[in-house]
Amino acid sequence: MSLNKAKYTEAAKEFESNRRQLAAYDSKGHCVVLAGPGSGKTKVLTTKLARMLAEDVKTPHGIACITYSNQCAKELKKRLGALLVEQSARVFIGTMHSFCLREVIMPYGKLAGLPLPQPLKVASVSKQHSYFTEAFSKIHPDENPKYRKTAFDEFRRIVLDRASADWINDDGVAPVIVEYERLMFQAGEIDFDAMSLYGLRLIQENEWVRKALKAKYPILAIDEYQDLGVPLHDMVNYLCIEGGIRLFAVGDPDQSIYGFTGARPALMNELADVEGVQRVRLRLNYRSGKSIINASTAALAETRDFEASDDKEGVVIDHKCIGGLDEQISLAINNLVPEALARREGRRLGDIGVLYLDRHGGAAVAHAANQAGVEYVRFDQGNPYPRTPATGWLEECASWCAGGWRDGEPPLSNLLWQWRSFFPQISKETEIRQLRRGLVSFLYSNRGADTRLRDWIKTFGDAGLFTMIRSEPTMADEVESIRALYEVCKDGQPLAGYSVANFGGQHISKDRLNLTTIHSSKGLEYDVVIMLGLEAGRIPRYNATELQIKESRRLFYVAMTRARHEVHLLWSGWYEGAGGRIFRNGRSSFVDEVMSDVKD
Ligand SMILES: Nc1ncnc2c1ncn2[C@@H]1O[C@H](COP(=O)(O)OP(=O)(O)OP(=O)(O)O)[C@@H](O)[C@H]1O
Repeated sequence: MSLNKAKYTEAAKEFESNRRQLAAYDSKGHCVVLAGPGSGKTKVLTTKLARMLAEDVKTPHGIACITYSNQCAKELKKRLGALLVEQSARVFIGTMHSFCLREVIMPYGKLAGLPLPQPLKVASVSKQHSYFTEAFSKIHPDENPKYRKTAFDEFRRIVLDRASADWINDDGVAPVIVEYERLMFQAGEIDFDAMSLYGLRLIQENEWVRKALKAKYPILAIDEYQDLGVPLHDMVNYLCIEGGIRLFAVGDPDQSIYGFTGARPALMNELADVEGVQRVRLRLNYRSGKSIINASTAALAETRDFEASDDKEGVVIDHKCIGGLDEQISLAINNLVPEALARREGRRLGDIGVLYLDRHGGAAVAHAANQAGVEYVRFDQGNPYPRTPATGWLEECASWCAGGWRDGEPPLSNLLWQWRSFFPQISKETEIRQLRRGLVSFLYSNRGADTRLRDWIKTFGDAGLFTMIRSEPTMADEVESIRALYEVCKDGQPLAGYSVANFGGQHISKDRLNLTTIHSSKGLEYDVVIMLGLEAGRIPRYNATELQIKESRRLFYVAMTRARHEVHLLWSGWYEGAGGRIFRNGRSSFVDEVMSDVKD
């Protein structure tokens, strides 16, 4: 038996005590796994992927696995790495955008006559904002574009048929979208949403594209299906339900928290109801204690039949802090964290997550952690540098240089594969060899944990590697993220004192407290979850619609269900709004509901 087969067979042994997990693992055709938090969706997906790659798909064919975000893709790669599945041309793991760009638009767009600029350049986030502002101001000169970007994005992601009445009758956003795309394409660029839309269009309109994709990837796997929205759902219909590519999808409609990006929780149930699709529902929660499962379901305000897989009880406690958010943060950092560490032997900072509503909350928590000398890793947009595939990959390179090279963690082959995947337009063997040589030489010559991060990144540039990234038109956003990283390493900036080891530690965070917005905590798990800022008016938001309240419930639910043993809910009954105005609406009604369940 190969080493890799031994690994996934070993991992699958745990499914023997759960017939539903086993059914998904043994499935032969389309399979959709709908399941609650901690039920082993990711475990089933990764183990099944390893098995399908070894048993069902022969080289050179492979499997494409699409997930919601770069962070989710990174987690999947990590878990597949543990099953000895190396990254290679046979495995695509990435977001919907990168699948559409790299696997559909770039190889087939020109052949299919798609009216896109060549070579294709990806518009950076700042460019996208400036095209939007210019387009909006042209169509609606008397309105402020600032508050309309969300509606613009949502409409563009949901109304895909531009011949439909919804599109034709809309004179608010639709003309702005047309103008925005004109400006962007005129500059020779494409953005993330256009990647999905054009990828879908190519698949929809060309049978030969569907056939070519099926030949390369006879299996399509999807993680976090509930968050992926209408374009992906349509794509799955064309490729799998109609086109015959085998589907393996996992997700949880109760964890759908990206309605503002066009996600629709009902789509997943719709998919599972399609004839010929095997629907598997997992009921056991392997993560959380009983009271956490029950209390989190109370926040959802729906009946669910999830059960704990063992006897652990778990605790849910609320803490009133009359002094506002600052007092909550102080209680969390100076009391709850050290007490949680002391309560269980072997517990480390990385086992605790502090969750807040937005990046402003994150900035305040990070400040308090700095003052208390607590090391942390931040997962939200407020991180000092953008978390993109390139900066994540640099963290892994740093981890390798700081000592990982000794025991192959992370494996050099994965670093090389990721590096190679940054250059989809390079296909000549000599150029690929040059790419690999450049990286290997940089990594080997820069082994050492104590080098200053700033110097290490400078050497990366001096070795010509940054120039290579800059020369790749699809990497414009990544170029910005690496520049931003370099900026924050300068004197007086947040990472000025960082060494290669510190930076590499962002990739493995066992001894750092996890700071994250609730949104970014998706898919993660901690022993202890500390939730801050749970005030009425903030969660759910003041004046929220019925749909928004439902999504806020799911957000609260996602946060609570990250915990294995303890959930701490912190509130003050008041909060400071924009412009320093104080709102005294009491604590979030979700805390009331949860705590009344705990007391019952
Ligand atoms: N059959 C099993 N036996 C023992 N442990 C299991 C089993 N299945 C899953 N687990 C463990 O349960 C935990 C949760 O699994 P996993 O992260 O795959 O769940 P999930 O459904 O993806 O969670 P979420 O949707 O909340 O992110 C993991 O620690 C995993 O190893």
